[in-house]
Amino acid sequence: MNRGLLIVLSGPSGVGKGTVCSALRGKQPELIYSVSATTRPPREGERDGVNYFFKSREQFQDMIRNDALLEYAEYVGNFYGTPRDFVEKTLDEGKDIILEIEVQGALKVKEKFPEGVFIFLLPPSLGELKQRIVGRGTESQATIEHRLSVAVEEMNLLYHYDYAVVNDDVDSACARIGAIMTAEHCKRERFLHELFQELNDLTPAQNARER
Ligand SMILES: Nc1ncnc2c1ncn2[C@@H]1O[C@H](COP(=O)(O)OP(=O)(O)OP(=O)(O)O)[C@@H](O)[C@H]1O
Ligand SMILES: Nc1nc2c(ncn2[C@@H]2O[C@H](COP(=O)(O)O)[C@@H](O)[C@H]2O)c(=O)[nH]1
Repeated sequence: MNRGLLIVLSGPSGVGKGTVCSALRGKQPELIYSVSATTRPPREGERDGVNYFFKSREQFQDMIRNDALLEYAEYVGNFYGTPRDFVEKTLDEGKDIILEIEVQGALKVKEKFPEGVFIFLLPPSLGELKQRIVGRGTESQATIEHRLSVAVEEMNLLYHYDYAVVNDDVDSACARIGAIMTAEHCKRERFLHELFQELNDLTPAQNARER
């Protein structure tokens, strides 16, 4: 059995990671979502264990001490982290898992899982990015400004990623991510590795005879 794909979807605040991720899961119900832990208080409608595991700072520090997080980062005054065991277990079961996380955390995942698929979601423009954060209406003016300034720094790290996908339209962005996943699955087909191994094992003389 092939190991599942570890897909990391990252990008600046408000670009639409959450929106695209949930649309993608709607189209690909077999895709597993990694629920993060955070010290951020829940927004209206958010549920513990569904959107996030909501933790106190002490509980989050315990998770760090117990090495329970694959990565974590402090982002605009709160901590966010990816529970490690769930990711490992899902990959071992041969299932694909998607992490929707900010850029510092994504780079830490890349150190541990260079074979992951790292996708950076881009806004069609900076003006549209601002519109989206403001339009969501979940943050104070100060937090919006902070998130926007971090967004510009985050976009400078785009070159660490395998793919850039523009979120101009949610369905189009999902289709592009779906195409990336299909291509990555094709590259990792076990039989291809076995075939390459067999070809490598043939000596030049054997190669000549086979021809
Ligand atoms: N393609 C799109 N066109 C127009 N609006 C969009 C598009 N994608 C997302 N949005 C809107 O932009 C806002 C921000 O989206 P979302 O919350 O998914 O962003 P995010 O990247 O997950 O943000 P954060 O990192 O802050 O959690 C939402 O109001 C969402 O409805
Ligand atoms: N490094 C990590 N970043 C994460 C994780 N889970 C979510 N996030 C990112 O944090 C910001 C803010 O999220 P919000 O829900 O407060 O708007 C956003 O970029 C998320 O993608 C995580 O486990 N690790």
